[in-house]
Amino acid sequence: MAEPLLVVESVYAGYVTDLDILQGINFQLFPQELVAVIGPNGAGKSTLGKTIAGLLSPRQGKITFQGQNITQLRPNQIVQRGIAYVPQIANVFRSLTIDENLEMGAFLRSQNIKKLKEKIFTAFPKLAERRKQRAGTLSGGERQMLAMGRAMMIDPQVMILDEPSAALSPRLVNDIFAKIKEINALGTAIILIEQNARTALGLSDRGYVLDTGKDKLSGPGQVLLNDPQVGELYLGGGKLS
Ligand SMILES: Nc1ncnc2c1ncn2[C@@H]1O[C@H](COP(=O)(O)OP(=O)(O)OP(=O)(O)O)[C@@H](O)[C@H]1O
Repeated sequence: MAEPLLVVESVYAGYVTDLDILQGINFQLFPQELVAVIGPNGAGKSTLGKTIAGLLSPRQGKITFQGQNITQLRPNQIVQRGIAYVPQIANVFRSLTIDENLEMGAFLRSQNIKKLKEKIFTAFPKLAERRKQRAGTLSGGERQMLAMGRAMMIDPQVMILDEPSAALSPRLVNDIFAKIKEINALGTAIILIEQNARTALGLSDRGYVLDTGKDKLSGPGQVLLNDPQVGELYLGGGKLS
């Protein structure tokens, strides 16, 4: 089996002194994998994403990317290494056009901007049609696509998507998930943080179920879907599918 791209080992992290939200969490991501992170409200899913992205500093434990210790790197250094984080809210510059938003995403690159932009417009034709339109005028689904497109401007090895389906209509949720699959198929490894547990596990290679800041369960998406323990954590018993 290939070496993991990203390894989170026994990480503790939190927002306020003496309160650990992540409590010794372990997580691995292999090259080109699509991994879902699911779990009840407040389990620490977003906190895991933010900690990998460097927005929170681990108090204990280690994070390794491509064999190098990135535990104490700043967010900009982590982006530079090739890990892009797409937050759940406020993930685009509303007063800038689509074109400008994409160019801001490429601030760490001086070349290939045009090529990357074309690649993103091929993936998201709706954005291409409206490239001169301000992001604030886009629908929720379009804004989510723009946020993903902007993250793609650094040509990342890993994309962390924090609840991309939040607040979208069911039809748009399907569109977003289809795009996530496409981006993953082009070679980007993806960490998909989701409330929408069934769908996320259904399209992922593997999944992690978080509970009170720990990796309670992990395994292939389909195996977790059929695991009665997973159903128990969410639905008070029974299978997820
Ligand atoms: N900026 C913050 N400051 C203080 N506490 C926070 C902050 N952000 C999150 N928390 C707390 O950390 C805990 C975990 O939150 P987190 O957002 O990681 O959970 P989650 O699993 O993503 O939940 P949800 O599915 O509801 O988004 C919660 O108790 C939350 O109140």
